[in-house]
Amino acid sequence: LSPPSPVYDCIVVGAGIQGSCAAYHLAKNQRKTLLLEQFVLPHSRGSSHGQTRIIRKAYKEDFYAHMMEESYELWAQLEKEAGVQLCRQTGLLLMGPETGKDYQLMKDAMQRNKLPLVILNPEEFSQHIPNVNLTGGDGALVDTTAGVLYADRALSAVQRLFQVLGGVIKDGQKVTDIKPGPVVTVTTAAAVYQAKSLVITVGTWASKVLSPIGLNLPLQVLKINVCYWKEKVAGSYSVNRRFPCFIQLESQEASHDIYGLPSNEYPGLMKVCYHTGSETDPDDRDGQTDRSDVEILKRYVSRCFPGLVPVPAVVESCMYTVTPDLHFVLDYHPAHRNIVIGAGFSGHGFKFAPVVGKVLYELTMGQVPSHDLSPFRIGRFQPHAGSAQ
Ligand SMILES: Cc1cc2nc3c(=O)[nH]c(=O)nc-3n(C[C@H](O)[C@H](O)[C@H](O)COP(=O)(O)OP(=O)(O)OC[C@H]3O[C@@H](n4cnc5c(N)ncnc54)[C@H](O)[C@@H]3O)c2cc1C
Ligand SMILES: O=C(O)[C@@H]1CCCCN1
Repeated sequence: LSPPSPVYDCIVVGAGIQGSCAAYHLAKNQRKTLLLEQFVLPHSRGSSHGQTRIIRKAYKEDFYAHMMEESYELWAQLEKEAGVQLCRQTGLLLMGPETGKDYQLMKDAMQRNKLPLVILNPEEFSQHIPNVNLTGGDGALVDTTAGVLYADRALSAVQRLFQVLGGVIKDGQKVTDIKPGPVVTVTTAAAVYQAKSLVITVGTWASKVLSPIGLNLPLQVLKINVCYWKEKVAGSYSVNRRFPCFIQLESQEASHDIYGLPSNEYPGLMKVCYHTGSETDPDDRDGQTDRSDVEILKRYVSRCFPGLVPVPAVVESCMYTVTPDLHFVLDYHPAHRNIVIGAGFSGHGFKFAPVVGKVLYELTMGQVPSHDLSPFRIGRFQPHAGSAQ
């Protein structure tokens, strides 16, 4: 007979970047924590895989800019603890119609929050960034604090630190049943576990995990085609030359943003993607074969990035979990205060993970969270449900 499993202080379900960071904060605060993951780690079937993500403070909402102040500090601390470089400063080039709403809101917010930014007029732009064509009527500014986050490296570093702090990871164990109660019971094919509190950070699987425990959130799962484009002259858009990340707002070609990161993980290939995709079931991601976004990107790349071959050389897959307002879900389960949810990161959550992990930890402890979580409440979708504060 195997010995009974201990009652953990907390079980975290889902070992993507959000769950791993929550588990790290729990272990750092002496909580006996189990992190459960359905796949064998590392894997590329969710939202946290791949080499790179953008980190930036440029946001039109002040609450994100404020969270990023702390997030930068926590990333630096993680770098120190893990002894690996996780961020590389390149700057973020923001382009968009000068009179457009989004460009103005972003610029205003950066000025209001006194973030270091450089505004480039068209002459300065072609002088400093000769291999990008700025669209007539577009403004351009650079968030100089921004850069590249090494995503895969960050995920494994956080998981390693969690284990060093005494945390337990069990991968290849899909959670198939959750029984709420003062002690929560969690079942996988391999075992039954118990904990005083539960954190659910299951990415695109959120609806599948939450609806059996009575919570239906308006989440949409999108498959993103992650496209890499060959440099005509190798290295011309390279991170080594400090070519910046970029976001293009309201381009002629697209109804959603287009964004890119300098060539880095595949030398000679720059990542340029469309900030939306087609709806999919996370368990059948590869069954979604729509490539209409790639056609949009081809037209944009050929017009604005003349130094790239306008046909993607590599296409990989990733998924977004999108909320109606594109803001995250960070809250208690409305009926069970010892179940805490982190979901709906809407394609921009990686850079916040250390802060998200911290506030999810604070919620499990019943502490007042160190950031205002009102934009992230479940009650915004369900006006009569309870909420975090
Ligand atoms: C193409 C792309 C580009 C992006 N660019 C940026 C960017 O530039 N900057 C930025 O900040 N963010 C960016 N993001 C967003 C960011 O990557 C995500 O917000 C973040 O990775 C979400 O992490 P997560 O932990 O919520 O989800 P996931 O990484 O998917 O983790 C959830 C985990 O839960 C596991 N799981 C699910 N169900 C179960 C179950 N029943 N039992 C056990 N385990 C389960 C899954 O297998 C998975 O490992 C991008 C995302 C994509 C796809
Ligand atoms: O989170 C980010 O910074 C990027 C912006 C562009 C779209 C993908 N996510």
